[in-house]
Amino acid sequence: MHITHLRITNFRNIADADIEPHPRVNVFHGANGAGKTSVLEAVFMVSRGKSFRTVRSEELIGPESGVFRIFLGLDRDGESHRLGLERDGRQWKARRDGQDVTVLSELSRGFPVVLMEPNSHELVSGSPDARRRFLDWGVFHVEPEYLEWWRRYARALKQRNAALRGNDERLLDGLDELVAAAGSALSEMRARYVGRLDALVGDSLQDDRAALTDIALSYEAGWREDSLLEALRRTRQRDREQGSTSQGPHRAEVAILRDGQRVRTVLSRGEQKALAAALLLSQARLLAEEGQAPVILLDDLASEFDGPHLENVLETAVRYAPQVWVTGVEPLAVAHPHTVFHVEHGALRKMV
Ligand SMILES: Nc1ncnc2c1ncn2[C@@H]1O[C@H](COP(=O)(O)OP(=O)(O)OP(=O)(O)O)[C@@H](O)[C@H]1O
Repeated sequence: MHITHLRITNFRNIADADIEPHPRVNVFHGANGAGKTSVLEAVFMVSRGKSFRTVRSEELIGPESGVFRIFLGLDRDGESHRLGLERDGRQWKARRDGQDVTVLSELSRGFPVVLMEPNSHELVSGSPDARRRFLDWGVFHVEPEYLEWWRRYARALKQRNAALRGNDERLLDGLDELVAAAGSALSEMRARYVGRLDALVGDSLQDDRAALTDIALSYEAGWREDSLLEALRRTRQRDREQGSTSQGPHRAEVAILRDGQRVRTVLSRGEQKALAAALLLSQARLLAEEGQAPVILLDDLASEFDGPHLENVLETAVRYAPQVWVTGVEPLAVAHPHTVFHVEHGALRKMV
């Protein structure tokens, strides 16, 4: 799958850009503040339904009017598809092949995008929440039933949290069973996925730094007992005092281990970046193995990695993604068929 056409209207500092990207590699270069990241952000928005830079969507709207529009043409196995996303005042509108889409996850299915950007190291150093989001997104794309289980779990958890404020034990008995059934199903799929990522991560790292050898990933489900149901029953009284559920996949962690020790906060910033890159590239490879190879977006790669590491990330990305988009202040030398775009004050100009 690759993007054949991108049109951006009134998004950040991009008034109107209309490009036909190269099917393999696209290089965007230009001064700081030119709008390079905004191009990647626009593509990411259509795939994920949200920005990676802000949760305030009004920040995304350019100065021209109260609306931004992003249109993408896609080629999937020789078939053309059209995806569109716009924000008009407080309203989102999404369309796929001319049909309105009400749930943004419908845009994502079939259009996975993996992004690496200067804050990606937070995937390693940040809170477990960041790793759960990374995990959920990956499992969503490889397990067709995952989203439905995830929704069931979120609904049951909300109901249990509300019921903890009352005294209806029988209601809580029933909700414990619902939370446990959905939570266990989620966990199984997540654990399977982490097992597959673990097998790939060393290969994606290709890094000889001592701190990065023999890195292993392990899924910690978010409870200690044999079953989630047991854990929920055991902690009901404490949960009642705290007013929320303390056990379950919403408390899960993807532990990053070396010799059985947790390393995420021990690694240097550079090592965290390399490991985050390996996690993201492993995720791309896993998707490719499932016949859903993603588009990979690499923002400001040259400022993140030195020569050999930069080349390693780029080469691995090109291996697993049919199409790669990369930005930088200087045009990056790429040994694969590619197009270079110069970005200046929000305008995109094709160079070669
Ligand atoms: N809603 C908006 N309307 C107009 N301009 C905006 C809006 N939001 C951001 N900008 C401006 O758009 C410009 C593009 O920023 P962007 O981060 O895309 O640039 P960049 O080329 O990636 O820069 P850098 O190399 O510094 O990362 C910035 O000057 C920013 O101030």
